[in-house]
Amino acid sequence: MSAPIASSAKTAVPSAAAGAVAEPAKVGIMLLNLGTPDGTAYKPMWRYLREFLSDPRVIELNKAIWYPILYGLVLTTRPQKSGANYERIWNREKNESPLHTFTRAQAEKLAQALADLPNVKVGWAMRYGNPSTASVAKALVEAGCDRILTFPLYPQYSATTTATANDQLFRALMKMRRAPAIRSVPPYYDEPVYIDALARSIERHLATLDFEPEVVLTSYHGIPKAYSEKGDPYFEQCLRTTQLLRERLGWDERKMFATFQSRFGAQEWLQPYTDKTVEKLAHEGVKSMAILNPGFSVDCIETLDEIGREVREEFEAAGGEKFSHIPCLNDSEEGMAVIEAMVRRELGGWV
Ligand SMILES: C=CC1=C(C)c2cc3[nH]c(cc4nc(cc5[nH]c(cc1n2)c(C)c5CCC(=O)O)C(CCC(=O)O)=C4C)c(C)c3C=C
Ligand SMILES: [Fe+2]
Ligand SMILES: [Fe+2]
Repeated sequence: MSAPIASSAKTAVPSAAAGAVAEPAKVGIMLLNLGTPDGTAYKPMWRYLREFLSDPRVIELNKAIWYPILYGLVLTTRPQKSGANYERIWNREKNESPLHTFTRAQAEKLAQALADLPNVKVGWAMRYGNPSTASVAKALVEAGCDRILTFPLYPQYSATTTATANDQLFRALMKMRRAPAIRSVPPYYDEPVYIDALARSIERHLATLDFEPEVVLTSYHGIPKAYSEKGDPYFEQCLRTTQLLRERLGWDERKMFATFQSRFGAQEWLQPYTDKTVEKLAHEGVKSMAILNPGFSVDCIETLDEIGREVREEFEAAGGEKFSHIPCLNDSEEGMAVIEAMVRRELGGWV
């Protein structure tokens, strides 16, 4: 795997050996995404799911209760089932998941876009799996970065995603004698540049279809309802994104509304559920629909397979006829405009 760091400066950067930095100090940018398995076979799937589902930010149950379920039930069955799903969307050319491919592409394009800023280096890392957050933080520090701007790639804040990404970086810094200064890009669920990028990507996609969808759903990854009730602002931020997007497009609440997908476990998750809503709409006579996933910065198993295949099949089985999945912003021009705008704003005073 090539080093997940790109320099916006044209010159090679010597390492800061033994802390003696003769070069001007550098700023590192770390794009942080969720993570993904290294392969679709049982072992890499098991490793990935174990790391993910052992995170107390994700599963808040007491370990004495959760671990027997995790090791005895979840990790004995889910690796095969999820591995088969990943197999369907796997990037065979690069032998990696789409989330990996798109996150790297975002980092490479960001480095190019920041070519006017000397001494800025762009890295990309995963909360779970590879490239690990610790390895990329270390590489940036060794390349002379004494300041790091982290960018958790989640427009809407959740403790289960944004907070745990930053936790993982600070965990890595705990092992450094000379740790860099840290800033973190805040959630951007209501930023005009993001809403505008979503609107333009929808318009661009709809123009390619041979039908005008009666309904365009915004489907977000869910979280347990209890997390929301305890103060996680994710639900409200998702609803606000959808409201702003609807207003920007001039649509009403029947044409576009928010739903929540990817339930895990038995407890209640945020509602309305995407699958149940799609089925209900089809039963009510809706024949054509499109779904986008504004909460995912890149396409992944949850968007490509769960929405693009499972939910599509459910819609069709319930009587729907025309269905389209609108791609995530990914490394598109619109998507990169959002990332670049947020980064430039948050670098203020540092470059
Ligand atoms: C975009 C925001 C996300 C939130 C919020 C989130 C919460 C959350 N997720 C799980 C369990 C799983 N999620 C899985 C995949 C997955 N989740 C997100 C994003 C959010 N998760 C992404 C981008 C992905 C895809 C990764 C990829 O490689 O493509 C999975 C693994 C896949 C599977 O086995 O189904 C699990 C498990 C929980 C429990 C949770 C909140 C508590
Ligand atoms: Fe998830
Ligand atoms: Fe899923």
